[in-house]
Amino acid sequence: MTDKVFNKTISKQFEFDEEVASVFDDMLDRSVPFYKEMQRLSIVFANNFLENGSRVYDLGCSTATTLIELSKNCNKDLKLIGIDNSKAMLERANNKSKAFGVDIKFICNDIFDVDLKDAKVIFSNYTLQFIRPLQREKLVKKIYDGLTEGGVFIFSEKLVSQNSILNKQLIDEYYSFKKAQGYSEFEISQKREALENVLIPYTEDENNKMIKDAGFSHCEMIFKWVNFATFIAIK
Ligand SMILES: Nc1ncnc2c1ncn2[C@@H]1O[C@H](C[S@+](CC[C@H]([NH3+])C(=O)[O-])CC(=O)[O-])[C@@H](O)[C@H]1O
Ligand SMILES: O=C(O)C(=O)Cc1ccccc1
Repeated sequence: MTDKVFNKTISKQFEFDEEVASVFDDMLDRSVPFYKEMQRLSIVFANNFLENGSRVYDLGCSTATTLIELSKNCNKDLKLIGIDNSKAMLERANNKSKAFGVDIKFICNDIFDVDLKDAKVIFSNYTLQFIRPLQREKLVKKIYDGLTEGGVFIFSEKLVSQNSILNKQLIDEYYSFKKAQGYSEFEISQKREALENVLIPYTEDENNKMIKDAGFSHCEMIFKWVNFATFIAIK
């Protein structure tokens, strides 16, 4: 279904509710530059670390696209766990995984309240940005603790630049991308307002510091387009 959520006047903050969930795959495809390529790379790099029996979590799995794609592109026997606190998202995730014949355990809860253990790979694409600073640092420590030695955390984030001139130019280029994807100026500005104080991006340096402070031995950026980036961190 086509995303028309911000085509009408909206006064509330952005939420992953029933309306957003019903158009979410289209929203992500048209709002996250190179979403499919970022996802393909996440899966390629995850595969380098996975073995038969490995446990994989996706934190903020939304409609389970990543775990379903991983399962289609991996011939190992994996334990897949998808976590999201939006019931509406997990309903779609359940239907999609059944339709694709992929066995995924879904947990509808806040990431903070779920036990993460013995994971070879933890994904969290475009989800940390919705977790309040300080809490975010605590969550990354929890992710580190949930990984096995040599396990990896693969995550994607919208970034902010320390340079205010360049930051404005990055945002302008992103809005040009959204326009080219068919979103109107009105939809773009409505969504920007709704995301204010909800999506809080870090700089590249802040992300690297957060990862290092949690104890990870190495962090590498594997993809970047303007202000959108994907990282892999090794425990
Ligand atoms: N505290 C939380 N606990 C659990 N879930 C949460 C929390 N906060 C937000 N979420 C969930 O995180 C997801 C973020 S979307 C991820 C896309 C996906 N990774 C993808 O690659 O397709 C990214 C985006 O919309 O920009 C939503 O489904 C929220 O319900
Ligand atoms: O659409 C935007 O303006 C974004 O910043 C990316 C995004 C994509 C999907 C949900 C929330 C934010």
